[in-house]
Amino acid sequence: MGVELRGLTVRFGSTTALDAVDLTIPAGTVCGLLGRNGSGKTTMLSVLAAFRRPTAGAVLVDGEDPWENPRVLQDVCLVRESGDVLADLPMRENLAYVAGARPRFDADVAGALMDRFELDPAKRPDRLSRGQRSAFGVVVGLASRTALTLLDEVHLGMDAPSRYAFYDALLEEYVAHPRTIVLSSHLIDEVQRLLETVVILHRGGVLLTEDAETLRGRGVSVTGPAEAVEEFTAGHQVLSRQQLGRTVQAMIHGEVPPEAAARAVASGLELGPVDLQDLFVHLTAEGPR
Ligand SMILES: Nc1ncnc2c1ncn2[C@@H]1O[C@H](COP(=O)(O)OP(=O)(O)OP(=O)(O)O)[C@@H](O)[C@H]1O
Repeated sequence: MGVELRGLTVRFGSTTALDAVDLTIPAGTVCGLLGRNGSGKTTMLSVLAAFRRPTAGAVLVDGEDPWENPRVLQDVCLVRESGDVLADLPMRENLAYVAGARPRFDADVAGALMDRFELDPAKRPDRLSRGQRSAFGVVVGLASRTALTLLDEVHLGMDAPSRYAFYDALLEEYVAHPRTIVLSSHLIDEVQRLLETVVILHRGGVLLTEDAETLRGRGVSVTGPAEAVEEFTAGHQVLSRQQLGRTVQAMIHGEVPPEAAARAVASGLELGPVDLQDLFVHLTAEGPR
């Protein structure tokens, strides 16, 4: 299921959370929805899942308005960090409920993920730790196998090993059963390897939408002896710089002509793609709202 937003506006009283947003998310992609606090990510995902009606504009999921649309909504799953499950029912019953609502739900996948995250199906979500509740949200989101899966900061409470298990599970599931997955996250360093397309929201608008490879091509990382790196980066906009002993790694914004890149490599410097997090900080840096 692809997504198309045309002039999407959502207001909360005097606050405009989304301001005339036009956006296309193609079907069958893992899309990273990035943005600073309050940029409108949760609002956008809530509208896509028909949890909320827009103030103005059009939302099309698989070509149709999702609002009160059973055909579309049975194949759309939004999981938020809060879990979106029945907190006072054992997880086993929660999964049975989800299975009844989601035609593509896969009980074997759910069972395997429950084991992977060491979740006891007899336990109720309101008796779990924060990270375990997040992990259960991941189980519901991935095992539902919906054509549009919206994961809103779902991994925020999970510890590092659980988050990496989540990333692996997401990729395995996506490869086995391609679908459209929109993942909102502040952990850009960690999730960047999963993303095929990136949407950056900023102050209620789309700052950019690009495929991840093109975005990484908007800058270069250069690593090597301090003096050589300083010489190479002179005249470029440096996004970040880290030094370990005499070795420096710097991220620069902008393209490097092929001849300059070849000279740098010949002189012993290592060039690579820019770090998405540094680029994000640079593109959205205007101070707090
Ligand atoms: N129910 C609400 N009532 C009033 N204002 C709201 C409501 N929900 C969101 N907002 C406002 O809308 C804007 C966008 O909020 P939203 O939750 O979509 O941002 P976000 O990008 O998900 O942020 P974060 O990264 O902090 O979770 C913010 O200014 C927020 O204060």
